[in-house]
Amino acid sequence: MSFRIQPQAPARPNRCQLFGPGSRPAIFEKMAASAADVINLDLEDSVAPDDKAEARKNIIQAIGDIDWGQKYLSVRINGLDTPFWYRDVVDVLEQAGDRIDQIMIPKVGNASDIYAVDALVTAVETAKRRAKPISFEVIIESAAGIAHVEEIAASSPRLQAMSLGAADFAASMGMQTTGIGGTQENYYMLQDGVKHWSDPWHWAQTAIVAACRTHGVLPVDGPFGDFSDDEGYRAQARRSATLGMVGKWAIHPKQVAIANEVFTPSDEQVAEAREILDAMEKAKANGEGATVYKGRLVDIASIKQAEVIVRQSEMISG
Ligand SMILES: CC(=O)SCCNC(=O)CCNC(=O)[C@H](O)C(C)(C)COP(=O)(O)OP(=O)(O)OC[C@H]1O[C@@H](n2cnc3c(N)ncnc32)[C@H](O)[C@@H]1OP(=O)(O)O
Ligand SMILES: O=CC(=O)O
Ligand SMILES: [Mg+2]
Repeated sequence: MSFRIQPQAPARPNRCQLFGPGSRPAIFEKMAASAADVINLDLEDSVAPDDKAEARKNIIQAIGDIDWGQKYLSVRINGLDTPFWYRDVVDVLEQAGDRIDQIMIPKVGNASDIYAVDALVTAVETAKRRAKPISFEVIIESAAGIAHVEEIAASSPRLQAMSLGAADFAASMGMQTTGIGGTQENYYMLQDGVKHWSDPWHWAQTAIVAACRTHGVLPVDGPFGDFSDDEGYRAQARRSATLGMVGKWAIHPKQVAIANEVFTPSDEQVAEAREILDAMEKAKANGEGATVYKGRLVDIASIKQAEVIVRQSEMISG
C-alpha cells in the first residue's frame, strides 16, 4: 500500500443526474421537482446547432428564476472541438448568478482540456468576484478520454465527478452498436451451445472508478438510452453500484426512482455492515484481527468495506 492516503470523494449525494435539453424549457420545473440529486441542463448533444443560443438564454434565465431546492445544479457545455463552448462558459457564468454549482465538460481527451476550461472559468470568476468556486464534472466518452483517464482525474481541484458517456464512447471506439448502454446482443460467450452475455462497458467503468478513487472524484455511470426498459436500467445500475460507482444518469424522469433505489444502500445492507463493525469491535477487544461473521471470514479490511456502506447511507440520509 502506498503511504499516500486515498482521498475521499466529495460527500454529497449523486445517485441520479437528471438531464434535460436547454432548448426545452417547459420541462425545467419538472426537473426541479424531481427526486434527482443532480440536474444537468444540457447545451450539448440534445440541442440542435441552430438552437444553441436560445438554449443558453433559457438556461441562464432558469438558473435564476426556478427554485432548484437542494439540487446540485450543473450545465453541460459544448465540447472543446466546437465554436460554442467558450460562450457557454462566459455567458452562463457571467449572467446566470450564483445558483449554478457545476459545469460539465463533455468529450474530454486529456488533462489539458480541463486546464483550458479551468483558465477561462477562473478568469470569469475573478472578474465577477464569484464567492463560490464552480466545480467540474467530465464525461469520458472517447478513446482518448479512456486512454488518459488517470491524468484527467488528477487534472484540477475543481473536478468532483466523472461520468462514462456510453453513446459517444461506443462511436469513438468504433463499437458495432447503436445502443446506449446495457446488454449488447452480440457480446457473448458460447458454452455448450448456450449464450452467456458479458458486459462491454465493464472495463471502461472499472478504469473510471480506479482513476476517480485514486484522486477523490465521484465515479458516475452515464445514460441508458432505452427508457422503456426499467429492468435493463436497474440491472446496469446494480452492476455500476457493485463496481463502486455512486450514481447514474436519467435521460427520462421514470429512471430517477430506480437510480435512487439502487444507489441508496438498503436497510439490510446497512444492518449487515453495522453488525460486521460490531463483530470486529468484539474481535479487537479479544486481541483478534480476524473473526467469523455468519460463517464467513471478516477482518480489518471488512471494517473498511462496511464503513463504505455506512458512510454512504449516512451521507444520503443527511
Ligand atoms: C447521449 C446523451 O448525451 S444523454 C444526455 C442528453 N440527452 C437529454 O438530455 C435527453 C433528455 N430527455 C428528453 O429530452 C426526453 O425525456 C425524451 C426526448 C427522451 C422523451 O421526451 P417525451 O417524449 O416528452 O417523454 P414522455 O412523453 O414520456 O414524458 C413524460 C413526462 O415527463 C416529462 N419529461 C420528459 N423528459 C423529461 C426530463 N428530461 N426531465 C423532466 N421531465 C421530463 C414530459 O414533459 C412529460 O410530462 P407530462 O406528463 O407533465 O406531460
Ligand atoms: O454524453 C453521453 C453519451 O453517452 O455520449
Ligand atoms: Mg456524449
